[in-house]
Amino acid sequence: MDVPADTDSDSADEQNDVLKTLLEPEVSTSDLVQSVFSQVQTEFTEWNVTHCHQVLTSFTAPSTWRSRLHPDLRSPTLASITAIPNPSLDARPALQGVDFASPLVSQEVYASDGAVIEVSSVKPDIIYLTSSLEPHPPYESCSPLHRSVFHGDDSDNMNFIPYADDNTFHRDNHTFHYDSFSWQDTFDPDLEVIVLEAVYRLLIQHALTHDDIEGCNVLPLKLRSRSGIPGLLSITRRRDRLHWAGNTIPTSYTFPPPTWSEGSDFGNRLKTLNSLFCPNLSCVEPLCSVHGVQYSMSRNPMRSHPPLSHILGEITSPCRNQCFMNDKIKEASPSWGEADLDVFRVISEISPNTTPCDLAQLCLKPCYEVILSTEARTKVEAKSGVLLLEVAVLINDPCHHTGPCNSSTGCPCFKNQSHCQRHCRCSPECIRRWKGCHCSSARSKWGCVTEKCPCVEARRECDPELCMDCSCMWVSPNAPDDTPCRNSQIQRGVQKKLEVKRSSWGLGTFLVEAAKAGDLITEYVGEMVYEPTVESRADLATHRNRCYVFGLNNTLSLDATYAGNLSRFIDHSDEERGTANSQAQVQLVNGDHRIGIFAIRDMEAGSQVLMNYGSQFFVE
Ligand SMILES: C[S@@+](CC[C@H](N)C(=O)[O-])C[C@H]1O[C@@H](n2cnc3c(N)ncnc32)[C@H](O)[C@@H]1O
Repeated sequence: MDVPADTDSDSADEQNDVLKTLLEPEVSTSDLVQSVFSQVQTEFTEWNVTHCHQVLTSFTAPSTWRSRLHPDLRSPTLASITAIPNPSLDARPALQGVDFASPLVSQEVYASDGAVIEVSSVKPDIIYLTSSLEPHPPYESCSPLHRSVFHGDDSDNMNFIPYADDNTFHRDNHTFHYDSFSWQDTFDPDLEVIVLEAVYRLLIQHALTHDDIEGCNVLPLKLRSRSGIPGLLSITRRRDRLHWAGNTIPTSYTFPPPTWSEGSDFGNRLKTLNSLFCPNLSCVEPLCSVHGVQYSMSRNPMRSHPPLSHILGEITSPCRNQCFMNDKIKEASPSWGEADLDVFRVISEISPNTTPCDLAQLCLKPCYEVILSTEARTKVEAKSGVLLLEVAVLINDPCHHTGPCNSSTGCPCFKNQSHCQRHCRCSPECIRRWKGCHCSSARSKWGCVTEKCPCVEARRECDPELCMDCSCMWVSPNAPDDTPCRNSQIQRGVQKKLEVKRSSWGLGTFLVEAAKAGDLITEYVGEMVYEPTVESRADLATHRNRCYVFGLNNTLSLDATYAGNLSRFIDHSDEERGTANSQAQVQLVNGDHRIGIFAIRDMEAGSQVLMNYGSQFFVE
């Protein structure tokens, strides 16, 4: 009979398993992760050496590249043409001896195995070009921009040595601005492939969880995203996978989003999401490159928890969600889970002014429970004595604090002696806020033109949210005769058509259409960079004898060398050289400093735009 025999073998197997487990040393999760990672690393390195060798060899064999062509192109009629150099009567020495009177082009026809099966020659018609096509002088490439972008500082890594073949460039001095070469410590894309394969094997073959893998801190890359830095698993959803020999990840496999046992994932996800949107309230664009890290919410050190009494003072009537203001407040502590507490902590950290009534809605909890948690939190914080960091106030840094904008609250606008901005977080009634103007286009031809307009006087463009009488935002289609406010040209983007042509100093900017005195010709845009970057880039500017930097203040400049618009080609002129017909004006436009180039007299179409660079430009 089979049954007892099977039972015997089953129990024998079980015994063997138990024995095996007892004899095998227990492998810790860290050791397992380390060994799988090392194994994949070895496999990848072996594959990589062979693969690179194959690719390099393929460059040397004429038949190999042909086999990579589309099958339709692998016909025996494929030809290679060897052209005899175009002669020039100024006969460069290297070409002497070539019979330029009867040049020939030889044509070889290959079989699919690479053998030459036919050689013929053709006598081409030659058109001699004289000096009409002179090479354009070398220029640096420049990405087109329509708004200035915040760049901050260049990396401390040098991508390559500029002008390496030009002995007149002082490259030793230039390298002092950098710490290392890019290849020395930039990220390695192979590492992503290796870690990903290791993670897959650990998840599928060894049944580990994301927490197990991340928790032992062995892998050189993090799986989970942290406050704005994407983790490996989110990166892999955005890039193609490499097909390599050791890969076991099926093409159709998608890595599941990591599920983390700890409760703070909500905070991390919110911070990551937060960092995608510009916190400048006049902007709020996703992935904004204009305001950059200047306004990063996650590092705003001004945020603090206001006293509970202050928040409660703002509540005038009870909410409908078992409000703490009703007498029925239960004294028992709320029994909240870790996830509930996480949501509560994160929301009250991000928005410390939120009232318990609003928090209750966001946390999906009764209001009276929220106030008990708030009181508990306030007590803990009072004990730990949280310190506020002091930071240097950046240009236009919006204020964000509780209480009035004065010395008692350390308001940065008060310290700066500036008005509170549109995107400051103080109340709309704050007395420091700019109030706009009341100029009416009906009263004068252009409305806000002279310094009688407080906005013009303060070098601010009119603000469509404050200046209600001057049509500064747009001209209504229902009232097309409305004259748009003259002091809002930059924000409305009413620029002149321009072209770039040769000028006396390289290239220059020319008007395609006429401009009237006071018209905005264009906006000077570029990368906003800090002083160390201006200095490191200055060596290159000096060497090429072209500089595109516009100083904004002691710390920040606008550089149009690598990103800009046609305004970067505007040349300099002053009374001695000819007359400048335009001038640059820094204006505060809805909270941002922007540089408009305005016509200072009427200009005809075709005229070159010239402005005075100022007394320091050529001195430095
Ligand atoms: C902002 S760029 C102007 C565009 C520049 N012409 C070009 O080809 O890129 C400034 C540079 O132009 C040159 N430049 C402009 N106006 C000049 C002038 N009046 N005299 C001498 N050089 C001038 C200088 O080399 C200066 O560094």
